[in-house]
Amino acid sequence: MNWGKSLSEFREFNKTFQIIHQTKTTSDTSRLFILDSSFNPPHLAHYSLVKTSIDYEAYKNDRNCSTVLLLLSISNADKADGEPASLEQRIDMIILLAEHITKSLGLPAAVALTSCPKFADKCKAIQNHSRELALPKSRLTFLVGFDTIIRILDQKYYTSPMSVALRDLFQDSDFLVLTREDKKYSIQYQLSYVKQLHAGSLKAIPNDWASRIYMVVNDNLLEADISSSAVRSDIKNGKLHWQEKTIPEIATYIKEKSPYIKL
Ligand SMILES: Nc1ncnc2c1ncn2[C@@H]1O[C@H](COP(=O)(O)OP(=O)(O)OP(=O)(O)O)[C@@H](O)[C@H]1O
Ligand SMILES: NC(=O)c1ccc[n+]([C@@H]2O[C@H](COP(=O)(O)O)[C@@H](O)[C@H]2O)c1
Repeated sequence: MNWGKSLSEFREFNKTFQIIHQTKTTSDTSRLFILDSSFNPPHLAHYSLVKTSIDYEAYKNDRNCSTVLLLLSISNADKADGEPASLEQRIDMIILLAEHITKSLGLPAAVALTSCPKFADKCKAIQNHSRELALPKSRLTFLVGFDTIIRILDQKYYTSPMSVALRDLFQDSDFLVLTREDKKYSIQYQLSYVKQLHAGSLKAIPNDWASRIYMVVNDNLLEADISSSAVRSDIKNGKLHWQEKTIPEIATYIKEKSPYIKL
């Protein structure tokens, strides 16, 4: 499908959120699992965030009424987005991930665009479109890696105090956080950060926010170490093992369309 027209309309009308694909429609969602990313490309750790969340104890009662939302963020809070693949190709790949999620995990999956870089605004934008997602009774769960939760909870992104800037976000949603290999933060640091969070020792973060942040350690070292930039770099450098870092449908797409050029 040619996504150029949808993307130019999205930009021209200054939209903040738009659903562009649903694997199957649903009339009753009690929990929406949201994975926000630039999906450049989607990879196994993205899939793992979804799988971890639906198996997670706190969400078990919602298992049969959950929907996954794959949210393509077309602007980023930290970086300009000049790198391939094109947004059109990324949408193709996200749809392959959505179909894979529905096939393997049985949940409906929707794909949407957002122009909001920050999670507080993404949350509002989604709620404003709750009818299209059959959301009236649902709660929102954002699926993020450790590097993302730590930035959501960083005052530098906000002009008002965090207690104000993030109040609605934490009132309406919770967070499933997966550890990841990170040059800056050791797994030990990630665990101790969340421990301090739950003990109430991080001053700027109220206890009821902390109680909405669930952390899962990813024991799968291959997944914990994956990033989209590493996949792109492996492809450019001719390292074949990039194929093990994404789902087979996306590996086939990348081989056929060469969005990252050297194969
Ligand atoms: N290996 C991973 N383990 C846990 N979470 C991850 C992993 N890779 C990505 N995520 C999380 O998935 C979400 C979307 O990730 P994003 O696509 O920005 O990450 P990325 O793979 O690091 O991309 P890039 O390398 O292009 O910066 C973020 O919340 C990020 O923390
Ligand atoms: N304070 C925030 O809400 C905040 C901070 C940093 C990144 N983000 C967002 O997190 C997502 C992932 O960002 P990266 O691709 O930089 O890991 C993007 O949508 C980005 O805009 C949000």
